[in-house]
Amino acid sequence: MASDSWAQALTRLCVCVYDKAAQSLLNKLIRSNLVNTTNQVEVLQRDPTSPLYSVKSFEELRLKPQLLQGVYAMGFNRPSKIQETALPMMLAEPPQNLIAQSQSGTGKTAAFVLAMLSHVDPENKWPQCMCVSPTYELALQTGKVIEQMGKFYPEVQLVYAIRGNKLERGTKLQEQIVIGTPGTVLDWCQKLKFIDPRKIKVFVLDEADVMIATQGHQDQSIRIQRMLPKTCQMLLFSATFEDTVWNFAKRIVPDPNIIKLKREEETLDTIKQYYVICNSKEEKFQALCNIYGAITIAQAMIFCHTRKTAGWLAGELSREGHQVALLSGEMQVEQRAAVIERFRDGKEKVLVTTNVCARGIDVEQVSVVINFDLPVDKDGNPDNETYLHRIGRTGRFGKRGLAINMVDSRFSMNILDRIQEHFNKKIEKLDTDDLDEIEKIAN
Ligand SMILES: Nc1ncnc2c1ncn2[C@@H]1O[C@H](COP(=O)(O)OP(=O)(O)OP(=O)(O)O)[C@@H](O)[C@H]1O
Repeated sequence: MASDSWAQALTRLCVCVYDKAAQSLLNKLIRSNLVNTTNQVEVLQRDPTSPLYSVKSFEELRLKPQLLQGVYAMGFNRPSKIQETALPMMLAEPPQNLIAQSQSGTGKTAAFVLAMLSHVDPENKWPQCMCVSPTYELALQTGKVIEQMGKFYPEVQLVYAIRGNKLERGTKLQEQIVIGTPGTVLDWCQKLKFIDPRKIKVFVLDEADVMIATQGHQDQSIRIQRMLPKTCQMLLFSATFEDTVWNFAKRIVPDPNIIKLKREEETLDTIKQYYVICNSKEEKFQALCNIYGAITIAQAMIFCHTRKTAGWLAGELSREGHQVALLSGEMQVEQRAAVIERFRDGKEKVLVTTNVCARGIDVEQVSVVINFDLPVDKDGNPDNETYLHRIGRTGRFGKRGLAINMVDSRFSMNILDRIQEHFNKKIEKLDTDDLDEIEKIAN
């Protein structure tokens, strides 16, 4: 029995770790722009008496012309919120250490890539900048950004320290930038000696929150950091900043400057919420058809509790002539990204998904969210946070959103009541047999 529950706990842990890295990768794959934010950055300087520099243009940074060209070729016109303060700190002389936290998509990767490329001396044919990422796939994504931004700077070369990249014993790397996962980077420095860690000038630890969720990565990262010279610039990035991440960050980055960008608050204020009473999933489907018959819905996201329901519903909707995209648990991250991309491009108008699949992804233009099943946690209690996250995405940046909840039992009615109570916001009843009533909600 004991070993059984231990195995179960381990499986849960693996799923959770995979989930974090997978979510992060998914966001990178589907993101083509900066995330819109109106929040201010919070800056804590190591030396509070020194003036705080922030830049409004890339020119002000006095970048090498090849790099400025690379930045513009990527379509960046001006630094993002986090880049405005992070870049001057990272490019300062003498180099400054930095811990930066901001949600995914706010320009962290682009910032540290620019810092690494700026600090490289292309004449020196040995590793000078090192970046560790939690997974092979995430390392590849960062590598791609380095390649894009360094497109006009071909003297600077990049090597991937990832499992599977086997080099001959005795190799001395000539590439100036190393990007990899902690285990392989550690081996390349310590056991195989492909890299001389004492020559590293910039050390980046990316996705610290994902990193510490993986067994062993924390220790390996600290061991790498211990081999670097005192003068090496240490930079750490994270999307979230709970205590565990903070404690780890302090061990990796001595005397840090700290930059934080608050997450955009999700709110239910601009969203009209309704519920519909049904008796079965077939009735819920009929109610959905009635809604579609009465109002024009540009794009909708429909959330189901299980993969099975999501698959069934997607099939029924397709038969009704809707163009449906289905996000399903068994899909690879790349497949999920492709589905989301098609939906974002408007190729499909309805996205049916389970909550697990959709966690953490942003599709901003959705105007209608339908909870085909209400979100509950594993103990059967209302999952308020998920509710807010699902619904909160519809009414962003001043747009008005519409949320419709399907109730099919006393149990789900109770969940709905508790959600209502939690947010202290009324969810109105909607009769989907009454076309006039449905039409009204669209106004
Ligand atoms: N200054 C900028 N102007 C315009 N676009 C930018 C700028 N900086 C970054 N981007 C783009 O915005 C998107 C998000 O940037 P980036 O990947 O650097 O963010 P991030 O905070 O590292 O997020 P993640 O951790 O999810 O990768 C990318 O498509 C990137 O090319």
